[in-house]
Amino acid sequence: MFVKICGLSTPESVRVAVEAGADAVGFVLTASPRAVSPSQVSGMLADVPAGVTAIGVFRHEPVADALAIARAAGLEWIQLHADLTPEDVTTVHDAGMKLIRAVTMAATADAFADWGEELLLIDAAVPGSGETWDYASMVDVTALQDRNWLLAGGLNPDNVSQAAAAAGAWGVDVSSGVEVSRGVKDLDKIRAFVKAAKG
Ligand SMILES: O=C(O)c1ccccc1NCC(=O)[C@H](O)[C@H](O)COP(=O)(O)O
Repeated sequence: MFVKICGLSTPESVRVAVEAGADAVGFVLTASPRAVSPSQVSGMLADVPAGVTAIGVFRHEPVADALAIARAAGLEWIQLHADLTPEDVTTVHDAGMKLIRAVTMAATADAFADWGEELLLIDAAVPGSGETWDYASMVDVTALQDRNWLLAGGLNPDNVSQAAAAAGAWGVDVSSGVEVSRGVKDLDKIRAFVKAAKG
């Protein structure tokens, strides 16, 4: 089970996520209580070893702006929560970056198709909101069969194992479910989440 811990904003939380066994860490570079600056991300990358993927998260920014901000932060991966087209995937790749394309669980069947992104992420209606949804509704989506995709939205240490199994997900992504309060990570919950997801 691939595990991404998102919305990290302190070196200590990055270290704990890495030590716990997270496969990816996410930094929110768009308007959010979890927002960090490109220079803060650059500093935190010192705690991200090779083999752990560091990802810049964006919402409605134009793709070119997201790429420029991510590059300034020293990142090679971006996660875009926006209405994208297959051409946007090409734009990201032409810039030498890798892409997590985020869609909501209510997306059309076409949006679930493989557009050539490195990973698809299927999230609640509002990203980073902590809202749960009907994860099992994904298990019969034909476009997701035999694909590497991430489940997100309302996951926490107590529900992640069952949710991932119900959805048939290859990996999971969490932010709210490992926080004390919005934007403040709970280090023990990060450890518990990774353990439960990988257990
Ligand atoms: O975290 C944010 O505030 C945020 C804002 C804008 C776009 C994306 C954002 N976060 C994305 C994530 O943290 C994860 O991909 C996922 O949505 C986490 O959901 P949850 O565990 O329900 O917080």
